[in-house]
Amino acid sequence: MAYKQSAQTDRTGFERIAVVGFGLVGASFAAAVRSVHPGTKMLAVDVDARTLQEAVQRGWATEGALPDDPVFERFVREGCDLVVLAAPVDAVEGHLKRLAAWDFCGIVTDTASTKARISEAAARILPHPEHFVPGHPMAGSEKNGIDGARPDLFKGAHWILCPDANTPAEHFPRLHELVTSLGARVIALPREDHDAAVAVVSHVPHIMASSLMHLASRHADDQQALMRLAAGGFKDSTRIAAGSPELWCGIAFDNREALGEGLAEMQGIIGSFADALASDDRAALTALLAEAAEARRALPAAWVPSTERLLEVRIPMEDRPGVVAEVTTVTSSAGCNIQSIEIDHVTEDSAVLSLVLTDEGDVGRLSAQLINAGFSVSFSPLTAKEHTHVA
Ligand SMILES: NC(=O)c1ccc[n+]([C@@H]2O[C@H](COP(=O)([O-])OP(=O)(O)OC[C@H]3O[C@@H](n4cnc5c(N)ncnc54)[C@H](O)[C@@H]3O)[C@@H](O)[C@H]2O)c1
Ligand SMILES: O=C(O)C(=O)CC1(C(=O)O)C=CC(O)C=C1
Repeated sequence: MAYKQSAQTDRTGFERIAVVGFGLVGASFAAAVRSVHPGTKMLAVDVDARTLQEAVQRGWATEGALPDDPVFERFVREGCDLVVLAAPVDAVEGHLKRLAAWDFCGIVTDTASTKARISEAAARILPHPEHFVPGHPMAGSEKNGIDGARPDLFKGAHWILCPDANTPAEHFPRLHELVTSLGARVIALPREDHDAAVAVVSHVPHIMASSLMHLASRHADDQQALMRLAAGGFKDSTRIAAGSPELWCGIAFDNREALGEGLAEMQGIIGSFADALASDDRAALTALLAEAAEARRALPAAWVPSTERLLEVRIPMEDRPGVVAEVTTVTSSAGCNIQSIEIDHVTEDSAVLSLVLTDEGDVGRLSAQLINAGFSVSFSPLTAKEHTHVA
């Protein structure tokens, strides 16, 4: 049974972490880990020597290594328990090959903005592909490199994790604990659903921001003062257009299908606005604007539960693989937020998956879906005080 291999691990996290690609995301992650868990040995791996120097000087890494430096191989072979691949999407495959050559048996995760190609590459290359749990923090900035990094980048952000049926049961709880300790909230998503979802909320918006800059830049050629007229609305809508063109080109091509579909849909939506204007249809234009305004106003500035009430969900783990992935993805799809997750080992052969949920989402739907999927579930209210794991 998958969950039997879970020797009682140190739930405070990982002792030796290698972060490969020490730029905005990798360095921010390392900085956050070192600030919350200062004892963590952190190896920074990057192609840029200045970045490595800076990483150690700032105390965000305990050591730095270029990818070909034997220090990297030694660190991985000598008890590294987590490798985080945070390089640009096109650079990740080479590092998977390195890890495979070194027969790395610890957990591997990543931060890439797309998941299909990287998951396929990990399945093809790694000798233990089940130890790869794809990840994607939904936070970032238009800045690049270690100079844009900050330890609080992930506070309040969502962090996608994509376990699947082969993921060993303890991997998700361990990564969940680490990521939530940095102030992020985990969303479990099937890796095959990831790229289409983020195309809509991240990749299409990036191209739209870029397109807005093109529109304004074209007109600014004739009207010198135009950019000085750009106020909050324009700036809010275009900040991300300043991001690295190389990074975004890699992301766009990696997700070309879903991005292409999203852009085609966007053209249709813009067309509806243009049609309403052309046909002098004020009611249609108002309706389009009203629908968007209602949806935007419902988007919270920060996702916080409305009360401090917590709900404990206990699910006996049957001898069936993939229970953790199945339960956590159903929970996230019902809009519920898992504050903590543990596997309680009742006997040598039996365990109970225990989730603590915050007061969010559709618990009725969650309960029905879990019962339909054949789980026997018990729910019990909990106060924050009773829940000792709350940070
Ligand atoms: N920028 C964002 O807002 C954002 C947000 C979430 C996830 N991501 C994803 O995280 C990853 C990193 O993005 P970023 O914004 O930190 O980029 P970045 O450009 O800030 O950092 C990338 C770092 O990787 C290094 N690098 C390049 N090639 C390398 C190689 N072969 N081996 C090791 N290091 C290498 C670079 O020197 C740089 O320090 C990407 O996959 C990106 O899609 C980005
Ligand atoms: O710049 C920001 O504020 C971001 O959140 C960056 C952002 C996004 O816009 O969706 C960019 C790429 C990702 O993979 C995740 C987050």
